[in-house]
Amino acid sequence: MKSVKFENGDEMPILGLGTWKSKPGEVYDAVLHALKCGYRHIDCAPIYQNEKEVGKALQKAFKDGIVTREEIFVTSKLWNNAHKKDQVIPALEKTLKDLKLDYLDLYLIHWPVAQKEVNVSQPADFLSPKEVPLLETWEGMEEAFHEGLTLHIGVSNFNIKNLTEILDNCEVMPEMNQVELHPLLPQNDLIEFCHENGVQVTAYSPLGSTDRTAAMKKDDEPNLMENETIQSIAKKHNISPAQVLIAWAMERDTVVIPKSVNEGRIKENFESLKVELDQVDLEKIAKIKGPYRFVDGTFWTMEGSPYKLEDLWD
Ligand SMILES: NC(=O)C1=CN([C@@H]2O[C@H](COP(=O)(O)OP(=O)(O)OC[C@H]3O[C@@H](n4cnc5c(N)ncnc54)[C@H](OP(=O)(O)O)[C@@H]3O)[C@@H](O)[C@H]2O)C=CC1
Ligand SMILES: O=C1CO[C@H](CO)[C@@H](O)[C@@H]1O
Repeated sequence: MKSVKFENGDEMPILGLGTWKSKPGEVYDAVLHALKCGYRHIDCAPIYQNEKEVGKALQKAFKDGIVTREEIFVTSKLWNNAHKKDQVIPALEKTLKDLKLDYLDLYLIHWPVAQKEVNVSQPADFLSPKEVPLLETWEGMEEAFHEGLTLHIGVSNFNIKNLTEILDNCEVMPEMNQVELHPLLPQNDLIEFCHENGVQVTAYSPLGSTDRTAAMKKDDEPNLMENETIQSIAKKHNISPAQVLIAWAMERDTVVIPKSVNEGRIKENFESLKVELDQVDLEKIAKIKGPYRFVDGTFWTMEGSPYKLEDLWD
């Protein structure tokens, strides 16, 4: 499979399976089916509350000889409630226990936002950047890397300023920034900055994250897969709109992690690897009017929060 390369020559498969919103009862089959289809990369996080089921599916795949541990690439993420330096390794160990793995391929700081160690998915109980600086969390990530618990470390939802803070002061470089990317939010400057600094980029919500709960959506949210330009390019190549969006992400040398729990769509998305968009397609996509951010981060910036929206995004 096409891949992106890290500084040490390790490769990361350019296409992976997303698992946010994949229910525990569905994600087991989704992961197994994806691995049988040829996927070799799974994107996870403890906040998705399904890592135990992902772990069971991985065990089954190893047992049945579908893949070996070395053949797959598994990413997970440090949640906001474990940003203190001494909380990072225990959080990673819990994820490894749930995924039933000895090591991760990639571990990311999920958000540049710290919360107290309470039962979170609530946007509350924040710790300010003064109380827990990003660099403190990064030092915990470096420790996890040195202990061999993860082969690579990186960040997610980081803007250029946050990344610079780490890049200028770190001992081990962040090798990945996972951010929202699609034609309505191409983030060209951020990608250029990352690539110039040896940081690979992963595109999340590449299909427009249509299955988010109503509470997470604005009333006038656009539907990316129904976009006229995307639909016309799909028609021209006799492929689906989702395949256009996934191929577009890979064309830009960004890793892409579409989520699906549907067998047919998991296969369809995998087949995007064969799609070749031409220059005319790319120019048309570049003209799609944005920006629109689906996962907009407003939940971290409500009244009383030390985090402000203008500090979160470039
Ligand atoms: N780091 C971060 O902060 C974030 C990371 N992520 C990661 O990125 C992944 C992908 O993003 P996500 O927000 O889930 O959304 P996506 O943009 O991947 O969209 C998922 C939706 O698209 C549907 N879908 C999938 N394939 C097709 C297809 N071929 N045709 C039509 N519909 C399709 C899915 O339905 P169905 O399952 O029924 O097929 C689901 O409703 C996440 O799952 C997660 O792993 C996402 C958000 C934030
Ligand atoms: O990856 C993600 C999906 O789930 C979280 C919410 O529960 C988001 O905050 C995050 O960006």
